[in-house]
Amino acid sequence: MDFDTGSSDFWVFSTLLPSSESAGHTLYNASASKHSSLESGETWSINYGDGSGASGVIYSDRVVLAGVTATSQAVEAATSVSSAFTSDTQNDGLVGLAFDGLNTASPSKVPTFFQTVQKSLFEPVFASALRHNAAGTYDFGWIDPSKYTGKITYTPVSNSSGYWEITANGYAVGSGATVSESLTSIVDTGTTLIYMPDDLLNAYYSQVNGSSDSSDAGGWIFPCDATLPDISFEIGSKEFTVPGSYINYSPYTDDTCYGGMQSSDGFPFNVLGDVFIKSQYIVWAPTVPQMGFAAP
Ligand SMILES: CC[C@H](C)[C@H](NC(=O)[C@H](C)NC(=O)[C@@H](CCSC)NC[C@@H](N)Cc1ccccc1)C(=O)O
Repeated sequence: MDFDTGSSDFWVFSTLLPSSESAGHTLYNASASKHSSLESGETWSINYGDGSGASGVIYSDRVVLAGVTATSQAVEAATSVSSAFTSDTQNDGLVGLAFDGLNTASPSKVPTFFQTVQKSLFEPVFASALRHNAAGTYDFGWIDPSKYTGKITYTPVSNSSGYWEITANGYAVGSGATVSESLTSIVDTGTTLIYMPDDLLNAYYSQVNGSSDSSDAGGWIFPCDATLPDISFEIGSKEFTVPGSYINYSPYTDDTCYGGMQSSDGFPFNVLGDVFIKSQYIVWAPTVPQMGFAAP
């Protein structure tokens, strides 16, 4: 399952899909499930920023995730998924971890898995410890002191749009001075890269010899052996740094590589995706709402 703080639908591939769309996936079969019952009249249909999407019907069922049991959880069963989901055989559904506003169930919204279980948890929080080039973890219901160093710095979250939205007050490239700029950003575990305004990107990639904003590649590329500066975001009164190595995202040709930070031009907000999230231990506290950051 793809744990996604950028959306609020808990949906799964199901036996209701045509086999052309479900090939290669593990399927939820409501009729074979002991505790399932159809939420008659309820449907869902979601679109994502990358143009992908899915839709279907809704059952309530007993769900166990990460050792946490939801005795009656709204399970959004897909009857249609876009080709990007069909071909991503690593995922058999999404666990939306954002707020009510983004849930697409109709005529009545349904709670996310976390909303269903949060009152039963030791603490109504979850934490992400994603890692660069290594497996990561999510903690549900507690903060794991073994996963971070120093103290956790909290910053307020604006959830009126349904996202985990924070405002960074500036950025610094490498060891350079902090540039003051209000960067309204969503923190989204379901988005791979960082998406920031063009002025920040120009300030960053101008420090990378041989970099260019390539229309062929659809973004900034650079020689794979380039030295990439760190990028720091000022959140609250603290700087949170993404190591430059994280910005070397993937090979584009045999000697150029594609950047892990690209343009948010045309997006309704900036996005702090996994490239940023992997540099921190993050505590997600929806009942406040606030987010906490600490060095892993
Ligand atoms: C602005 C993006 C669309 C159009 C907007 N939808 C959203 O914001 C949805 C809830 N969230 C998303 O599309 C994005 C956040 C906005 S990015 C511009 N996060 C979730 C996404 N990464 C999930 C995903 C995971 C793996 C593969 C694909 C997609 C809408 O419905 O209005």
